[in-house]
Amino acid sequence: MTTQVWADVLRALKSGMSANSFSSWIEPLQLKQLQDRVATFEVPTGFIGNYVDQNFGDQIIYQLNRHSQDVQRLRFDVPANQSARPANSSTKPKSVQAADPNSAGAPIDPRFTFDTFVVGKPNELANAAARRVAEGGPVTFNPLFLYGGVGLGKTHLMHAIAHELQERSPELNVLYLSAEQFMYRFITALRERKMMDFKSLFRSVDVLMVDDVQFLAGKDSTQEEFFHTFNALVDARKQIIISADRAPGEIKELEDRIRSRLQCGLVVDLHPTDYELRLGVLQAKVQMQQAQYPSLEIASGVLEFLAHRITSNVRILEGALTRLFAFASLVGREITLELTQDCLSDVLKASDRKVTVEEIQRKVSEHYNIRLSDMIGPKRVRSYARPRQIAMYLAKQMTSRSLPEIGRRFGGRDHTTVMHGVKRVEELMVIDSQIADDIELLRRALEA
Ligand SMILES: Nc1ncnc2c1ncn2[C@@H]1O[C@H](COP(=O)(O)OP(=O)(O)OP(=O)(O)O)[C@@H](O)[C@H]1O
Repeated sequence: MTTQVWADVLRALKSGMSANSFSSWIEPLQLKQLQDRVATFEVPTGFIGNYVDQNFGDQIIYQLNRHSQDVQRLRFDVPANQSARPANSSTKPKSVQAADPNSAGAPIDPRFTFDTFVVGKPNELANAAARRVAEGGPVTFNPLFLYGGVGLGKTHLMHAIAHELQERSPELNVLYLSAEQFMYRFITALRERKMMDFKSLFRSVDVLMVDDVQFLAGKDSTQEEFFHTFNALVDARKQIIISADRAPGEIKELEDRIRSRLQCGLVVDLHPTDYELRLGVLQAKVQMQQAQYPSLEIASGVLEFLAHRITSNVRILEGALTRLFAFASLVGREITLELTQDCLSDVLKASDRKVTVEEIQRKVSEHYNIRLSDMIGPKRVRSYARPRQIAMYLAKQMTSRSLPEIGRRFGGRDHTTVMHGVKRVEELMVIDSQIADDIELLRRALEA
């Protein structure tokens, strides 16, 4: 396999996992050989090998096969002299590079500052809380718990806090790492009988930031250690900042005492982006891209189009723009709407919001205040039949399901029943403005 193919596989893997997972687990892998359908990697420790195999093995095999490499199994070898390597060996994941708290965590991305963070309604509270913590001074809320969906800027804000704190008070020990790295360090300390070092390292920080804390779910002993670290720091009035993809109360398999600890500071969420924020982000990122490609012109309307169409998250939006600029510079053309649609057709397609029949049934039954079971069930009274027909109509309009498939989801009804329902709603919409309004309302709610 060529280096190029492996680089492509790495790129594909990177796009499917968090940046932290990629840098902690995938980057340390060195592909050594591909033989008899077995891909052999060299890894710094057996632990990394096992962990990668269990957690990312399927993804790696899948991507290798997608890139035309016939691989069925992975093997992880630790070089014979590796176990004697010092802890700051450069092939180890970033999280274990040194014992000094300032360099013990993951690196801080220089691009993630408050200056480059675009603020809008969905993230203004999170931004304000992060800025407050970054000012330093007496700890007012502990921990600051930031949560929100993938790619909405949690890591960006944490890094921005770290930058700001380091600028204002360079003497502070600020430690940023992912929950996964915390676990990795903890297990390594246990195995190497260095728990005292571990404890003293984590208790010597002034500000501890742990990203993606939902990763601790179900990891009992790591949770236990995290709890002790947390308490020791709070008692010493040190600031803790945590991020997760959901609210503390929604993280399953987390001990209650940890959950309640996480909730006792300030919990703020980053809401999904709205159109204005997406447009703002795009405008800011265009300026950065134009610094790299000064001769590239972007036609008016393109950014608005992207902000409308790519609603998933900022990371995807950012990636789309980078790709657009790279493509336009390659073909030496202005970025027009047409070129955008051409170059980003896959992203645009993937971003089309997919509504399911079940979501439609739920929304419609809520709207008409009937039980879901009555919507699907056999009763034919008008108060159930009409919402049922409306749900069928929306399912036909908003999903790619066929009439028989829709019928099956409505309690095993025949496709002719669905067809009749859809027709009836079409007729009613013309003569009954209330029904037309209801449908428009439901459609918008489902698209949101
Ligand atoms: N409001 C924003 N302004 C500018 N850039 C942003 C904003 N929100 C997110 N980004 C950018 O989007 C990308 C993804 O953000 P980030 O890694 O912080 O997301 P996250 O919420 O931590 O996601 P994950 O759950 O995957 O870790 C980063 O490049 C970040 O700079």
